[in-house]
Amino acid sequence: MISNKKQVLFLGAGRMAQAIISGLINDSSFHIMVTNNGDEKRLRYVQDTFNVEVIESWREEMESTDIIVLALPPEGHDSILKELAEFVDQQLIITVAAGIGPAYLEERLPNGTPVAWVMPNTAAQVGKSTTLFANGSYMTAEHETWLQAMLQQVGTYEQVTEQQVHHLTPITGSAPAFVYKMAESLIRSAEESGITEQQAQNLVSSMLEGAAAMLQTGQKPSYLTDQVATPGGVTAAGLEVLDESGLDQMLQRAIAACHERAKH
Ligand SMILES: NC(=O)C1=CN([C@@H]2O[C@H](COP(=O)(O)OP(=O)(O)OC[C@H]3O[C@@H](n4cnc5c(N)ncnc54)[C@H](O)[C@@H]3O)[C@@H](O)[C@H]2O)C=CC1
Ligand SMILES: O=C(O)[C@@H]1CCC=N1
Repeated sequence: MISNKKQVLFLGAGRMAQAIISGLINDSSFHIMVTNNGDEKRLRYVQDTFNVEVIESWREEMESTDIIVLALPPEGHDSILKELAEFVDQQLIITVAAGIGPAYLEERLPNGTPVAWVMPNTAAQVGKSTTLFANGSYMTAEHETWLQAMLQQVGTYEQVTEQQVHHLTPITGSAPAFVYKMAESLIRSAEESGITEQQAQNLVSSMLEGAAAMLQTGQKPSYLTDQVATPGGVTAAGLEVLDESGLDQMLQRAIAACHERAKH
């Protein structure tokens, strides 16, 4: 029986592949296949967790594949694209790798291959990724429809330019880790009050949710900061320490370090 489902093949079965698959399985118009470079234990885990098809050799599946998602490290792209170039025949090639834009893909694939660069974050796991994407030159309206149907399953998404995905990767892709670092410190401090680790984590995540909701009203962060800091009050004392310690400069340096690492 011929299936009308779009056949999506993931090359790479790690954290990002799993985060995307966890959303994608909710759309029955996709059939999901997964493989990697030999980590069978992980493939079995993905198969058992998400009930997707694990395949041994992607080359044999190419003919029936509509969409390929490269969810492997940026360093692995060069060699995999070399191989893919021999087999690819109008499949939509998507990468989620930092620093690997449409220009990089198009340079290494046959002329006319539809490609897209997608930059999600791990909140895809809970359908809350803030995903940016940039299309290559050969995407048709149909490819656009497939891509957006996929992205819809993992959160919100926005099309930007290739250059903007480069620039914004540390902000939407990496910065969740910066926030988790801050959360870790706040949770540790909260636990010193005698509450449990779970209570502390609940308090901190609820506080972050409230702060995010305030930002979403459109009020400026500097205004919101002022609203919290009663003149001469306790928050002001804490903010002075953060300013003296150079929090702003530290974050800008962290972002610059991400950009540097993303260069290939
Ligand atoms: N973890 C994150 O928050 C985000 C990751 N990304 C991108 O996702 C990609 C994967 O990152 P993670 O999932 O975090 O890494 P990971 O280490 O968890 O997973 C990498 C996967 O790629 C597989 N792999 C490596 N070389 C391969 C090859 N030649 N052929 C097939 N499979 C191969 C590994 O076996 C593993 O399954 C990276 O390019 C990263 O830039 C993008 C946005 C966010
Ligand atoms: O750390 C990384 O390289 C990936 C890209 C953005 C988030 N995680």
